[in-house]
Amino acid sequence: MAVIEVKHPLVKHKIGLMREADISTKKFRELTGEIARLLAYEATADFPTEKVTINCWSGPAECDQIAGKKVTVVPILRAGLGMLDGVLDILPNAKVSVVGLARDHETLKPVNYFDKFVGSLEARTALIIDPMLATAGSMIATVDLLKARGCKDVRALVLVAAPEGVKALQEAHPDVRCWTAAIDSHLNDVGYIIPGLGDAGDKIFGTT
Ligand SMILES: O=P(O)(O)OC[C@H]1O[C@H](OP(=O)(O)OP(=O)(O)O)[C@H](O)[C@@H]1O
Ligand SMILES: O=c1cc[nH]c(=O)[nH]1
Ligand SMILES: [Mg+2]
Repeated sequence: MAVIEVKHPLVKHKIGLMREADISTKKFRELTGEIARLLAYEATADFPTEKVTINCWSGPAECDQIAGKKVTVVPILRAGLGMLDGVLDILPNAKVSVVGLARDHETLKPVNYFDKFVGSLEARTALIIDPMLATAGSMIATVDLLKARGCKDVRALVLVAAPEGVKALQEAHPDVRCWTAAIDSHLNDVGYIIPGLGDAGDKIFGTT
């Protein structure tokens, strides 16, 4: 299954709180960060470890350490920035690549206005972050950019996914795994997820 709905009670509780219509910018941001952290925890569960000897207070001890995994976190501007601090909390050595995409309100197609990638993408796991997977146009375009630069291990974290976006991402990139806090009902006729969160970028940045 390329899109994995995380069923952990903490994730379910927090995504429910985010749906409150009158939620403040502060609360929306806080919950975005908290869920991002939990999704990153799930998405890194298969990272390989190796035994290393640590000089412990009681003498040498065999400990598990992440084995040479290089990561780039890839926020999709703007809304993906809201998840960045949460992910970096648990992956503090990750490098950050940035992709700027905005959906054209008429066509719903993503327009690329910025990108800046770190080096050695062929050796890195990419963790794309964006709160919303609606049509999946923005996510598919970002995966295309990463793969074109040699990235072979691409993963994604989103807060809410629409079934239409799940299907489109699976068809375009069946090798990409995407962790989501919820798979919602459908897209409305202007491409918003129902019930969804509304406009995640506006809620994180306080714009209207
Ligand atoms: O799956 P899609 O149909 O591509 O839609 C999802 C995209 O739309 C939103 O960004 P938006 O274009 O509103 O930009 P913003 O983050 O600057 O608000 C959201 O953050 C995703 O990037
Ligand atoms: O529901 C949606 C769809 C796209 N972008 C959002 O911010 N929300
Ligand atoms: Mg927006």
